[in-house]
Amino acid sequence: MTRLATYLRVLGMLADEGTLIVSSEELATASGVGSAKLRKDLSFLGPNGVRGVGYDVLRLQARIENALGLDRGHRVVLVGVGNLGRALAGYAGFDRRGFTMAGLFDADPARVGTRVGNLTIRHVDGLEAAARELGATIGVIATPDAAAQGVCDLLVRSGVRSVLSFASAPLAVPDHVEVRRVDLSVEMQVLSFHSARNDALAQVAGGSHAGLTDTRRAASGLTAPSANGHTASGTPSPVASAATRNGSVIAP
Ligand SMILES: NC(=O)c1ccc[n+]([C@@H]2O[C@H](COP(=O)([O-])OP(=O)(O)OC[C@H]3O[C@@H](n4cnc5c(N)ncnc54)[C@H](O)[C@@H]3O)[C@@H](O)[C@H]2O)c1
Repeated sequence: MTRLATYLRVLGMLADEGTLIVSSEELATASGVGSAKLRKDLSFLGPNGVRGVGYDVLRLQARIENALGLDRGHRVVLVGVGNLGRALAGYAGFDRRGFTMAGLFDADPARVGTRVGNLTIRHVDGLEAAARELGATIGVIATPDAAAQGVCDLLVRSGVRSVLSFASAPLAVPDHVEVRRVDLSVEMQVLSFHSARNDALAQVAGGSHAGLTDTRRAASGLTAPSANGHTASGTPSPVASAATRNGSVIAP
């Protein structure tokens, strides 16, 4: 699913540029995966491309949106409109990808009644009723840890079945509710690990610059990784993992 979301992002950029047809190699390279894996992923969506021609950008975009349930559109309520919440609430990109920011909630009387974009922040006391009324399908939690479980309970009681939390505290939810936690520090730790590993590999390779060049090329998405993750010389390739290149930001 994460890879499908990545393909969708790339297809969106291609569509914006007016590209009508894309080859599996081009799409795979721009998405940071091997073309065989991309073709296999897309084969699960049914027949898509035309051999020797490529994929119709708009049609594939619609197929993936349908598979990810994005064609139905989602209404999002966000709770905790502080530093992070305000940035998320003001981001126009969600709308373009089918997520409408429908309601903002906070507990701080100084914030309640103020506006972010075209939405007025409401008091969290009204969250349960308002989320139901707004037809919210996704709840985003950007409160301090201590408040996260209480906010999550309110969202669940309002009928929200998908919760995205930026708080680091684990959340208890009923089985029918899906929770994803985002932790950017985990991503930075993964980057740190790969950076240390690539330095070590460069040293093993005798301090040659080849490894660094490969790393930069891989990071820029210009080269798909080899099938076995090794360089032509047989040493492990100093490229980031697929999860890193694909921009996973989900905490375990
Ligand atoms: N996961 C990440 O990568 C990441 C990155 C940055 C911040 N965070 C986390 O995101 C959260 C928000 O960070 P921030 O810097 O925006 O904090 P902040 O203090 O600026 O904002 C928190 C907001 O939550 C509100 N709030 C507190 N209790 C509430 C409640 N019960 N109901 C509704 N609103 C309530 C506060 O009034 C405030 O407006 C924190 O938990 C922080 O640790 C996570």
